[in-house]
Amino acid sequence: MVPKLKDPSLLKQNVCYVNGEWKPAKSGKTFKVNDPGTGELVGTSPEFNTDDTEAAIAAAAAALPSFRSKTGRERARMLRRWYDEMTANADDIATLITWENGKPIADARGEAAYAASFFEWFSEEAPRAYGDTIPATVPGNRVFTRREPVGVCGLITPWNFPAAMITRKVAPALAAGCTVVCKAPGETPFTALALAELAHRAGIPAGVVNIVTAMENTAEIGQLLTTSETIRKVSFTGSTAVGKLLMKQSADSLKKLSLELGGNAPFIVFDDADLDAAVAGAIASKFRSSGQTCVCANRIYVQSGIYDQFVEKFTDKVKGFKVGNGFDDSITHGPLIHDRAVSKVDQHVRDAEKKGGKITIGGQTLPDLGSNFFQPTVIRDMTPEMAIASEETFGPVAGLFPFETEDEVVKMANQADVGLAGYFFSRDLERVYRVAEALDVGMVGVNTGIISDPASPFGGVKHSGFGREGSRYGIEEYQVIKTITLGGMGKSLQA
Ligand SMILES: NC(=O)c1ccc[n+]([C@@H]2O[C@H](COP(=O)([O-])OP(=O)(O)OC[C@H]3O[C@@H](n4cnc5c(N)ncnc54)[C@H](O)[C@@H]3O)[C@@H](O)[C@H]2O)c1
Ligand SMILES: O=CCCC(=O)O
Repeated sequence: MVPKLKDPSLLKQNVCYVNGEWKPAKSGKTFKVNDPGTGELVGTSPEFNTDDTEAAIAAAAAALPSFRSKTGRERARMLRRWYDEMTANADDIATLITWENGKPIADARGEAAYAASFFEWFSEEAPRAYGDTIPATVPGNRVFTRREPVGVCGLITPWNFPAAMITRKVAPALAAGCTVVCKAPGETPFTALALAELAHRAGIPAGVVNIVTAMENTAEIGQLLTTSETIRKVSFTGSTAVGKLLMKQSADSLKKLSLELGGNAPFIVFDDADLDAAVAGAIASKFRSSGQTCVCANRIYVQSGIYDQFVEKFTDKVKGFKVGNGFDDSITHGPLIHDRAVSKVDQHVRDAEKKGGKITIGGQTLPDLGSNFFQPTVIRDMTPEMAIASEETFGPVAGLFPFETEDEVVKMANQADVGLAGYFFSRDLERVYRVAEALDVGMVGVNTGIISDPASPFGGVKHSGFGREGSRYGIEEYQVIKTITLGGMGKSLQA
């Protein structure tokens, strides 16, 4: 099935966006992008190599002096125009997201709005890059600071939010006055390239935003972005393993880094919770994008007094899901991104089953729908020895672990080497403070399963990385503080 775009010129095949122009790979090589729902070809995109990417870096470097010297207000207006373009073309952006990522079209519409919201948010932050006036210790000195753009940035993003993971990086970078080279994910390049077309229409100057694509050459482009002396900052969203590699590669050029890496979110339901709200929150957190978000609940801990009731209500909700092609309006959940994702999910389910977990619903692939589908699955009687207890599944499997006490569950929650999001449901105010403060994660959702908001700082601790995106802190990742000390000041006025 070939979905229709209202504006077909948003589908850019075989060209990347470099220095304000559409360019093929110099080698002429392309790679195929397939619809994860049907397996059919969506299109082909350029296989950029280091040579092609060097040209994008050079364009970003050439554009930097003039772009950084614009006022914050001027950059704000550009971001606002990009926001307006995205809003006007939101249906097409959503279509591209569903086509290449597979998520249900309603979710894709949600993502298009979420992605655009970062342009709106950072258009409002751009004019407010305040420095400080600092009372000096040295007599006669006057000290103040400026927030300056860090320089050319290399951005590397994943396929699970083909639009939002890009805008959450590009918007603060531009607001700060940086120029960027963004390596779009090989699985979902077309949404990224459509965003570039909208940047062009919004009048973002040539060279400020460059979008390159690659599949096979991904690692060599990563190596270039992290070792180039022209690039002063790298921001990456993806797995912890790749984040660590990029950090090692960045060491020699001492880059500023932001790493938004994997999660393994605990979701705790205490006996005193509003049970129906907790079930709804866990469903929303666990099954968003079929479990393929870094903040999805991965380990659901339920206190013993309400465990059986929770399992029953939770399983009942999952019974209401309908899995299928993302363009079918009646479905609630789409495919996984590729067959490797399906086999990881399958391994986690089989491992839990072998170690005594009981499947209350699902548990199997859905070959009749295609090779990338897995049934939304619930497993009860989970134990800490099972793989799901320590590894992110990144798929539609809810493992329900029973627990007895607050101390015990907080210890289990904090045992993970990662710490991105954590959630819990409770109506006891003292416990709310105690547990929120005790969880070793970057973000805590209390009595809610959804925490994503352009106004909220997004990021992790431990092996989930560092840096914060969105919020008033997001722009700081793309700024450096310059201190200016004026000597010989403060002489008194002559009479
Ligand atoms: N913390 C967050 O905000 C966040 C958001 C989304 C996904 N994630 C994490 O990402 C993972 C899922 O995505 P994935 O499996 O595709 O991750 P991944 O790390 O394999 O890939 C992510 C991106 O990095 C690129 N990449 C891979 N190897 C690279 C290399 N050597 N050099 C440069 N780029 C490289 C990929 O092409 C892709 O675009 C999960 O662990 C998930 O938790 C984290
Ligand atoms: O998967 C990572 C990002 C998810 C989000 O921003 O809510």
